[in-house]
Amino acid sequence: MSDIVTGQRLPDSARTRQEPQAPAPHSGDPLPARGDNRRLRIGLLGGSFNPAHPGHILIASRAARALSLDQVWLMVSPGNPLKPRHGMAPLTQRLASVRRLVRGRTLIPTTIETRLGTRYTVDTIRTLKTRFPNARFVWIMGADVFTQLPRWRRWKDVIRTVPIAVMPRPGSNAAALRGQAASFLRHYRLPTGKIRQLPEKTPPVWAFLPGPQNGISSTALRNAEQ
Ligand SMILES: Nc1ncnc2c1ncn2[C@@H]1O[C@H](COP(=O)(O)OP(=O)(O)OP(=O)(O)O)[C@@H](O)[C@H]1O
Ligand SMILES: O=C(O)c1ccc[n+]([C@@H]2O[C@H](COP(=O)([O-])O)[C@@H](O)[C@H]2O)c1
Repeated sequence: MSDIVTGQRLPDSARTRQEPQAPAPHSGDPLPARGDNRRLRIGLLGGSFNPAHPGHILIASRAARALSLDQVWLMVSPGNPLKPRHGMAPLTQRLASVRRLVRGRTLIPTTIETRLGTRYTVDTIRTLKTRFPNARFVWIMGADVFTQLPRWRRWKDVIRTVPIAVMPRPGSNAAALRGQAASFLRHYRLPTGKIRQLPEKTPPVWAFLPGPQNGISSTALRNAEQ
C-alpha cells in the first residue's frame, strides 16, 4: 500500500509507529484527529528544489515552530509553471536532494502534486482540502515568491483558500512588504504577536514571520557546480 504523501511503501512496523501522524493512503479523511481533538496543522512548502538547500530547511523548521505545525510537506513541484523546463533536474533527483537534508518526523518530502495530477497551486490546494478535510493547511513561501504571487494562476482564489506564511529572505523582504500582494491583502495581515493563530484563521489571511535568514539559493548552487 503506497502512501499518497511520501510515495513510499512503509513496512508494517513503520506504519504502526507513524500512524498517529502520517496520512493514510486512501479516500475519506485520512488524517486522524490529534489526542487533544485539535485538527492537524500542515504547512505546505511548495518548491522546485532544484536542488534543495539549507534555506528551505530553515524556513520549513521556522514555520513549524512559529505556527505549531504538526508537519511541513516539502512538495517537490512537477514543474513551476513560471519557470523554464530547461535546466530543471528530474523530479526524482530533486526529491532525493530534499530527502538528503531532512531529519526527524516533522518535515516530509513529497511529490504529491505529481500523484494528484496538479501543477497550479490553486488546483493543488483545492484537491488537498478535499482529500484531507480534517487538516488545517498553511501555504509557506519565501518573500521573493510573495512578490511574484500576482502572476500565479487565479492568485486571488489561492489567497481565499489557504492562510499564507511569508518567510523572510535576504534581499526580498522590503519589495514583498510593499508589493501588489501585500497591498491587496493589507487588511488581512496578522500582527507578529498573533502569528501562532495563522492556521486557525479563515482566509484570506497572511503573516510575515520574522526570524533568521539564509541567503543561499538553488541558482547559486547550480552555478557553483558548473
Ligand atoms: N534562502 C531562502 N530563504 C527564504 N526562503 C527561501 C530560500 N530559498 C528558497 N526559499 C523559498 O522556498 C520555496 C522554494 O524555493 P525554490 O525551490 O525555488 O528555491 P530557490 O533557491 O528560490 O530556487 P532558484 O534559485 O532556482 O529560483 C520558495 O517559496 C522560496 O521563496
Ligand atoms: O499556480 C501557479 O500559477 C504558480 C506559479 C508559480 C509558482 N507556483 C508554485 O510556487 C511554489 C514555489 O515555486 P518555486 O519554483 O519558486 O520554488 C511551487 O509550489 C510552485 O508550484 C505556482
